[in-house]
Amino acid sequence: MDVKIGLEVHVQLNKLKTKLFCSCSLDYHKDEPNTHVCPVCLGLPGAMPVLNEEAVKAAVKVALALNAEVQPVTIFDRKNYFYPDLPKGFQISQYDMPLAKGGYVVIETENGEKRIDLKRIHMEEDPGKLVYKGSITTAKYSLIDYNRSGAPLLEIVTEPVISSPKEARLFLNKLRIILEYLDVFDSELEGAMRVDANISIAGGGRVEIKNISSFKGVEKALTYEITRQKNLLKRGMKVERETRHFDEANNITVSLRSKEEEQDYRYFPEPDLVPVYTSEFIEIAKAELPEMPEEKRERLMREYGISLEKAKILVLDPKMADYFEIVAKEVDPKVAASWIVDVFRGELNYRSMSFREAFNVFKPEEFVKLLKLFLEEKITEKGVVEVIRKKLDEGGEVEEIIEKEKLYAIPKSEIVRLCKEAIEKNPKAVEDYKAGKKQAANFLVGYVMKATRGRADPAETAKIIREMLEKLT
Ligand SMILES: Nc1ncnc2c1ncn2[C@@H]1O[C@H](COP(=O)(O)OP(=O)(O)OP(=O)(O)O)[C@@H](O)[C@H]1O
Ligand SMILES: [Mg+2]
Ligand SMILES: [Mg+2]
Repeated sequence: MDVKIGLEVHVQLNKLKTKLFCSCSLDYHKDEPNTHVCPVCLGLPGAMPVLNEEAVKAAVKVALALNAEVQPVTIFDRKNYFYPDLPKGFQISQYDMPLAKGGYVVIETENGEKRIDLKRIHMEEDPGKLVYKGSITTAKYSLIDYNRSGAPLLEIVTEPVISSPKEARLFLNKLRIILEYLDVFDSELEGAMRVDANISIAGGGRVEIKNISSFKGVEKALTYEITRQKNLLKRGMKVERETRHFDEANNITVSLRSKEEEQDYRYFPEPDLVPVYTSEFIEIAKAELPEMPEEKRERLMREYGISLEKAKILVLDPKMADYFEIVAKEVDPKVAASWIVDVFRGELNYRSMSFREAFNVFKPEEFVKLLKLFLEEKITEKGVVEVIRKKLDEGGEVEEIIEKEKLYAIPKSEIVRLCKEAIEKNPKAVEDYKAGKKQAANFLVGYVMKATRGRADPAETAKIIREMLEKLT
């Protein structure tokens, strides 16, 4: 059955200093509720909004990075509705003259690349936050925190071209990466991205699941909806257009209200703000636009000769790519890429650490030192992994850890000597080998490993042993 999904993604431009229409600080996440408020963001009568131009600049950057057409003139409208998180009784948003139209994001699905088209991108103010003791459906009352009220939001609206919950998640992941590249957004802050997910099946009514705060949540809510709607259709019932809520704890969606129609909002232009002419903002934003993931991917491959596969992973996180570039300037880039992508990334992940933190806990300069020791064969592959783990868990300097944990590789001459010793002391194993029992060589490798307490490179040792044995036969 034909599944259509369209997302409305609310992105908080949370790296800005102040709110969208007043000078209250956006740095409220660690503070008490209702401490970052003023007459403007509390919607007191007579208070006048003043547009934060930094927010426009950031919004234009996002629009450009998403390949959208920034409109020459954009205006703010009042979207009227009553809800306790909105003390003015209207939200300053945009309606028929949004900041940007069109645009797209390319995602990578199992069946290759897919382009997710965007409808529009507009600016609006965030409402306050309702806090429920327990859950939205069972709480006896709700609390309101207006610290968030008036925070600059972007609403990025896709066309209904997403065809599965998984695709929705891939889209959101890609969008998050792009936003982080632009440095206007920190995805780790509470409420950074909230999604309304719209879904219809086989031409049925559009169901909108409001305000989902995690990507996993979006995927789960949509999966649940597909099952629910298909069951209705099977029973010959109609799917009504409505707004639903995703209950994270129980992984189900529940009906909130029948969907309001556009006319219910009585949109009209905000009389307290003037139209915004965007040409200057576009110029500034273009000059400040950083290298985006696809460009970076191409450049890393060109400049460092690394594979597409590695480059694709490196650009998933601009901090990881930065880390790589510092290391790759000092050691063989291919070696750097494979250690950073295949090992270091996994070890960080396992400890829920990001590359941003890696810059503090395991400086790229130290990583260079470690890889140089590896390339000089002073430490084995196993030793490198050991150093990474110790350093992430307990800290310390690379060389200190190697000394302390006795991770210095045994010199080749020493291994050769021990291999000879293994052969001399184990005539039985040698006989077995000569008689065709090739696995007897493993016993001799084991001898060397034991003698070096595991510090010899097993593959290298096995090679030497086999060569020696072949000469004897
Ligand atoms: N038949 C459909 N099935 C699934 N999604 C749809 C369908 N038609 C439209 N959509 C999606 O629904 C979303 C509509 O968002 P939009 O912001 O334009 O309007 P809205 O939801 O009515 O308004 P509001 O911002 O007040 O929630 C878009 O992402 C669009 O792609
Ligand atoms: Mg919308
Ligand atoms: Mg909507």
